[in-house]
Amino acid sequence: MAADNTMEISSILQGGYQHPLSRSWQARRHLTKSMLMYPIFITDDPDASVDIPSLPGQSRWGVNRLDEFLGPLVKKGLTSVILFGVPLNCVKDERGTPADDPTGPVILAVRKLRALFPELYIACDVCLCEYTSHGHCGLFAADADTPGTLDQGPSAARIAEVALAYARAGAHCVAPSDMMDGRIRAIKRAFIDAGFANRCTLMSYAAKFASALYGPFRDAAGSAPAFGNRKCYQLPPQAKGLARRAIQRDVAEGADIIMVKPALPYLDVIQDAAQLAPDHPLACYQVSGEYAMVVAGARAGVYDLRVMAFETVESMVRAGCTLILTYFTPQFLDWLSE
Ligand SMILES: NCc1[nH]cc(CCC(=O)O)c1CC(=O)O
Ligand SMILES: [Zn+2]
Ligand SMILES: [Zn+2]
Repeated sequence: MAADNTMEISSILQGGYQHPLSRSWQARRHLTKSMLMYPIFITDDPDASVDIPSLPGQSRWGVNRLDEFLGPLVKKGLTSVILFGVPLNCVKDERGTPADDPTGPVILAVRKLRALFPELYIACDVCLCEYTSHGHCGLFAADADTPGTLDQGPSAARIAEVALAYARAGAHCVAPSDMMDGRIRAIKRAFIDAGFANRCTLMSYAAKFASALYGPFRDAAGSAPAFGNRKCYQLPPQAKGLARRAIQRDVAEGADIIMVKPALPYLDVIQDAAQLAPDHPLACYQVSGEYAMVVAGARAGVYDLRVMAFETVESMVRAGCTLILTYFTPQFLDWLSE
């Protein structure tokens, strides 16, 4: 006789899926290697391989070291990277002139990676903050009444110039992270006019929030603003409506991929984006501070690193992402091979 006959048929839920395989069928979509894009830092010392203390396990690499750095990862199934330039020896100015210097680290790295790994998909972050003397992502209006006012039109035009230079160098994708209004339209226009609209994908950091989680990245890239903050161009964390509008605007302006950033604190925005742009690939960026947080928690004994890394990234997949930018990519390539 069963001990408990009061259980209703409709009460049984998870009990019906006791086998691990049947539990795995609960996922609508599974994390695969091709959903991972690895953010990498390229510096202008060609032989560099320098650890980044705030991002444990990550380094700044020179172009001559890319073969040894990425070769083993490509063998394990790495399909895409996104490049961030870390110029340490250049002269920064108001316009971010070094951003599209043909001898700068990003352009050299794109050419090198195309030659080394013909199958690897190469995206370039496009921004000015790593290259401007003031460390901001756009250009300032010289004649504005309020000092520190960004010049919208010229900023978007300059970003488009840099994006086109990366596309010409061979980037498969450009990803403007500056958050200047109108830059998606400006880049798309420039690509069409130069015959690059069918050669280079435009991934918009559409809903990028002014977050406390970018600290380790700014440290790694040397891109902290010299004064002020980025709150007037990145979205306020509470701004659900503005995020929805930014996603729709960037779709209308010609973005090929929509991104939400950071990822874990903004799963509702990812879900909104999946609903607003259901026919676009949807990316999210598990940013430097999210990565550092997961690593720090594991080191403090709060959880197992691998279990937590999967839980965070699978939450992003569940919310609707098809592409995840994450510093955990090398570890996932191992874990997904087991
Ligand atoms: N345009 C700068 C930029 N591009 C990517 C990141 C953050 C990435 C990360 O934290 O991993 C940032 C930081 C910022 O806006 O200050
Ligand atoms: Zn920037
Ligand atoms: Zn950026």
